[in-house]
Amino acid sequence: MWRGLWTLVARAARGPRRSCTRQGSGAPAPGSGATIFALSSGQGRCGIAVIRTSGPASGHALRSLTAPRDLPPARSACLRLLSHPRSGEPLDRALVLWFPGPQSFTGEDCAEFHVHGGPAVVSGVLQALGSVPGLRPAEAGEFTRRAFAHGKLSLTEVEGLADLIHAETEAQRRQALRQLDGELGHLCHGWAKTLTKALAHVEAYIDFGEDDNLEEGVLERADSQVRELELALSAHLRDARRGQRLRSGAHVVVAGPANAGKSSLVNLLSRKPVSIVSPEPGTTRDVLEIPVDLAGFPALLSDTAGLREGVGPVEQEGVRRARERLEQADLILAVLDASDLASPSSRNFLDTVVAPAGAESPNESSQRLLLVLNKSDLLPPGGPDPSPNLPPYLLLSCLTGEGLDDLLEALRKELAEVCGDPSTGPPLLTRARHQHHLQGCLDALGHYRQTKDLALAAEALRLARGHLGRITGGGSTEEVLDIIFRDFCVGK
Ligand SMILES: Nc1nc2c(ncn2[C@@H]2O[C@H](COP(=O)(O)OP(=O)(O)OP(=O)(O)O)[C@@H](O)[C@H]2O)c(=O)[nH]1
Ligand SMILES: [K+]
Ligand SMILES: [Mg+2]
Repeated sequence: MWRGLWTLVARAARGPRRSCTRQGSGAPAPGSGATIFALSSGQGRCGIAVIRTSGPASGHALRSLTAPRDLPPARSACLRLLSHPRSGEPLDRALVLWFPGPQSFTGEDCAEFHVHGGPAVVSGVLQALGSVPGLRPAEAGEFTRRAFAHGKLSLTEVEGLADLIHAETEAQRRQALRQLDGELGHLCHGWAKTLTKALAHVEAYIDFGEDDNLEEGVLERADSQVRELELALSAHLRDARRGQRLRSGAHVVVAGPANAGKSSLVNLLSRKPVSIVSPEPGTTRDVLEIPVDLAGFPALLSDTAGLREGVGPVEQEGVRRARERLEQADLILAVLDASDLASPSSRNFLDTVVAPAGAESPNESSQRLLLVLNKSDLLPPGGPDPSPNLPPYLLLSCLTGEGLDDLLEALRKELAEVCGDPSTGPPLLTRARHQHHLQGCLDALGHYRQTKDLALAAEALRLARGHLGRITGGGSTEEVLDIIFRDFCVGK
């Protein structure tokens, strides 16, 4: 409703029928004078709710609700009675904070009201703020957008903030915090600085090339700087898929012969009875997907039909889907019944799925696989039958839970490889946007190397630098900003 209302206001502000379609998110360019307000904590009954405002009328709003008191000292919490500016009706006894710009989250004058979290209090205070002249409800992401426009956050930091709000696993939180701290941005700034230096050398050569005063080897130095940068960018691009997996979850596919206990394992890992478990082989026929937190990493866990031949058409389709899903997996959890390793279905699975994955050298692109021998509770004390060509495995009993800790530890290691480890590795590229501009930069550097014309070479360097700048937000178009800020909720 607010969004719709504001679109009308924005359209009116732009003048009559400049466009019939909605332009961007409708959020006005900061500095347009409006003061915005919104509930910034979650919806619903809670102990304390935080309502905030940003814009030039924030001080006036704070005074209107706390009259006859003056503004509290900057950045310290004060207890105040809030009342409606028109009717004078008391609304709540609340902590209020005053953040005069530019030392505030958005860079503008901001006020915060920490009120009791009952729905009637919250709606009463919001209504009171709406009655103050110059105030209007905020659009989704508008606070953050103003912070970006006032140079308080770079675009990668904005993305980090969005990811932090949405982070569901530990690894996601760590990654988001690092990005919010500006690590990726600093890296890009460093690279852009290198390019500026190289560009200065090329331009100096263009201007003074014939001049004897120019020191020797200026162009060679620019070339080697570019070469080094190309290597660094390529290394980061090779890593690019990892950051995106960390944001959206790695694809972990549970596969194996019928009745090995695949669904039992999916239920155990997701701590929910999502899949039907039964002694009847062929119970699972479709691919079942569930998002889970696996050892601190986000994963999309897929249960699949048992791989076997000679079954009816429905199960056959299930087996086809299972194989298709296996091909897309970032990590395969291969499950076998430990007490049934010699059966034809087990042997076949080992030969056709497990062996090929193990045979490939473990490089970036090869599929990773963990072999789990389930139903260890059925084994005699000596363990599984010594089998000549059994690859490394983990023993597990879904029934007793024995071996689960070891499996989780192995999963953590594998997923840190698949997603990148946000506690140690280099800053990750978490969005396709980052990858796109890094590739654009690399392509431009390729042109630099190929051209013999110095003017074109300088232009290629400028283009490359432009791509790096756009990662952190320089010269971003409205459309790009709209897509990024759409991730936020109202009040952020
Ligand atoms: N003893 C023992 N039985 C298990 C264990 N894990 C699963 N089972 C049993 O094995 C049978 C098959 O389990 P499911 O989880 O349905 O196996 P599945 O691989 O999903 O089977 P399909 O979907 O039919 O391919 C069930 O009766 C489970 O209770 C285990 O660790 N120990
Ligand atoms: K079954
Ligand atoms: Mg099953």
